[in-house]
Amino acid sequence: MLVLVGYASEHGSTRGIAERVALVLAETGIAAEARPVADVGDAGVYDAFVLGSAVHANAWLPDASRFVERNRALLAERPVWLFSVGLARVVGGWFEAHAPEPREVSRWREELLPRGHRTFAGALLKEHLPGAGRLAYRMMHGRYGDFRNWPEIDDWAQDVARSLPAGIRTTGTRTAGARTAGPARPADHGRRAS
Ligand SMILES: Cc1cc2nc3c(=O)[nH]c(=O)nc-3n(C[C@H](O)[C@H](O)[C@H](O)COP(=O)(O)O)c2cc1C
Repeated sequence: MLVLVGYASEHGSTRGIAERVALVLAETGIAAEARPVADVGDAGVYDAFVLGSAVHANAWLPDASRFVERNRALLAERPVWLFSVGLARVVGGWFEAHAPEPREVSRWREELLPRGHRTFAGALLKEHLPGAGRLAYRMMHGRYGDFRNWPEIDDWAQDVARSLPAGIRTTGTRTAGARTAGPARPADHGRRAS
């Protein structure tokens, strides 16, 4: 029994969250594997899915959207959780109010009936944005830094672990520990909010 924590990440912050979720699942005795969705061949080998993506222009990255669309029939039959990683919560104001959820997530909520969807605050460095993007971000009073909230991520992962059907749990951590490479606790990934 195996859980995929699949992700699409352009600059690494979503990858860090996925690895942390997989680590928390492993700590509770669940075999979990954090992998870029673009590297997943046969999704049918997984019994449950935690899928996440960085948000760009209020949408999931194409790799992640493609994975969901390609495996839609399978995902509709198995337990699925979704997470999005963006900065709307950090920017706040108009931006947060008008971009509450990536577009496709709203659709998948109805089609796949995921057990949950959580938006986590991510990370952004100035060099990640093109010139025009920096200007727009400054006008929104956006801040640069790493805003990932590890206790919130851990709590959510523990909720997922508790909600997984009993058959997906392994006994002990034998398989899970070997499969999962994730950030150790406490993980702050070295960058500070600015
Ligand atoms: C070009 C670009 C566009 C972005 N657009 C959005 C957006 O529409 N909404 C949002 O909440 N965050 C947006 N962000 C912030 C990213 O989602 C955030 O930095 C995230 O942590 C990036 O994940 P990654 O490090 O895994 O690539 C954008 C970032 C970039 C670089």
